[in-house]
Amino acid sequence: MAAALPPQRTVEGTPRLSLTGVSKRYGGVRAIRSADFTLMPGEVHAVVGENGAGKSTMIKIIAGAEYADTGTFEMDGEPVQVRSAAEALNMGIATVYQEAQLFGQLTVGENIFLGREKTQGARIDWAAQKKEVVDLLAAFGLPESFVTRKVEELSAAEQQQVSIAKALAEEAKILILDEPSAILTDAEIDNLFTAVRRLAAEGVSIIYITHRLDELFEICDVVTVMRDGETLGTFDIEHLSVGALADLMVGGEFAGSASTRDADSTGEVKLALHHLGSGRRFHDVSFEVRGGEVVVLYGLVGSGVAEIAGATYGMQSVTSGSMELLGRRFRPRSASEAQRAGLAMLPANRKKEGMFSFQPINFNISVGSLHLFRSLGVMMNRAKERTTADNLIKALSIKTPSQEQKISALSGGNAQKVVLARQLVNRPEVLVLAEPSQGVDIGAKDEIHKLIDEVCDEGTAVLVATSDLMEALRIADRLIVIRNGTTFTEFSRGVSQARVLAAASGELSAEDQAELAEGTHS
Ligand SMILES: Nc1ncnc2c1ncn2[C@@H]1O[C@H](COP(=O)(O)OP(=O)(O)OP(=O)(O)O)[C@@H](O)[C@H]1O
Repeated sequence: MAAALPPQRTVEGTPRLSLTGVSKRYGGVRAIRSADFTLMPGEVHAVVGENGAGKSTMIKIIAGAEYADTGTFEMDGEPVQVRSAAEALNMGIATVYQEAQLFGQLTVGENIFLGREKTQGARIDWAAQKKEVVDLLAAFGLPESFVTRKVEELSAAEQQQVSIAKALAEEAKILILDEPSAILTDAEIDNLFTAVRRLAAEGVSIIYITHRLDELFEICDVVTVMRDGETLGTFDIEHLSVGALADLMVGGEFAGSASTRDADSTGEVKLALHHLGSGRRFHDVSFEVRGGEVVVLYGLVGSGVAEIAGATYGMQSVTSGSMELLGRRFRPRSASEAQRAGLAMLPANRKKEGMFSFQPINFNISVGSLHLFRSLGVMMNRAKERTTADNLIKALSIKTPSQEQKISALSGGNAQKVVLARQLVNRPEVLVLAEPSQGVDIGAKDEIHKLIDEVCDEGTAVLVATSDLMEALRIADRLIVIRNGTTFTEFSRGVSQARVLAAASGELSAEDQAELAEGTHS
């Protein structure tokens, strides 16, 4: 049943930005059709929609990275045309994409002032620059020493914070944040929100794209919902709830599912880590994953979670300890070596490690398990490949006109679902997933969680590294908290959010301390 629309928000005064009747085609695909969007000064404005709804396309048009086929564009009441990203920046429109657009070889300070260095006479005024950068970084809780650190040495989360600091230094009037929280954990999200609130109070308008619907209620004033390339409307956040917003996005009633799987802790051990270490990244990490269980590693950014998962699929070097896969010694030096030994994976950096961008979807799904499709010697069984691809496209609701579509033409979330689909073709013995639902919409996230339950029910041992606490709580049979590069504590299904968060930031609740002392910790 179609959800009734809540009242549209009303505007008073001149909008900072207004788009009317904007459309954009990519060949036969109508990415946006007749979209309207009004942004007021000093507001935090969310844009939400399912994967492929047209959010990125609209944002690229505003940021000058794409040119609209039709529509008008006004800034502060004046008609304008934005023909390039540089033009947008000159007009005060700054964009922080998910992948930081910084120069890795330069320091944080140099990146922030690149192209508009502060000078005193003919010289760069390093002291004045440094002071400004230190103040900006402090707003994110980052230390002064960052000013002289090379950007390539920072984590993805820290690089993103530097990108926002750079936008602040450029005195942006409009700041576009494209899924800023996707790579952040809760403590860093708090810092992000503080910075966003400060900017909004200074009159900067913020466009905030996210799939984490719950966070909108903390940080946004209004939300524009997109569906199938159209803007459904802009609503005051106070008239909505997460459920109502999800219904608006999907155009019906969204029913999330809770896990009904019984944890099976009696299966055989399929993956074991013994005192594993990797230089200063992590040390003394020991745990086992049995067939039929989902073990989740959760920790704040910098805790070592991503690196530990990376070591299991050969993307992170191991300097001490050992691993066993299916009872055999296991020390992969590359992802392909890990795969040959029987481990399927969804790596964290999917753009670099996971996709064959210029190949069609069906190739990207079948490439991991070509042997399944070889019916006669080296011949591919195309019919089987097509059926498998069709089934997975349906199961994961991948939005695409056909399975021949190149993966580079899909929206970010849909491309990610293709990479996941590849791992599920050949029910693996051990599956390692890094941030499995990052960037996908709420419906697809639910599908992905159900698929994890399913593969697990069939006896697969699943290891998940995630920074999304709700995801961790939803899927984990055992939840291992990683802190300062090592296992801090472990919880079983049903643990509260507060206990896990406290553990991740280095505290144990009185209840947990008592249980640990008695050796009954669960
Ligand atoms: N370069 C391109 N070539 C062909 N089609 C494209 C291209 N870029 C986007 N599209 C299509 O336009 C539609 C809208 O994509 P867009 O990336 O704007 O969605 P989105 O709402 O940002 O999705 P997500 O949440 O997955 O990032 C999708 O169907 C997508 O496949």
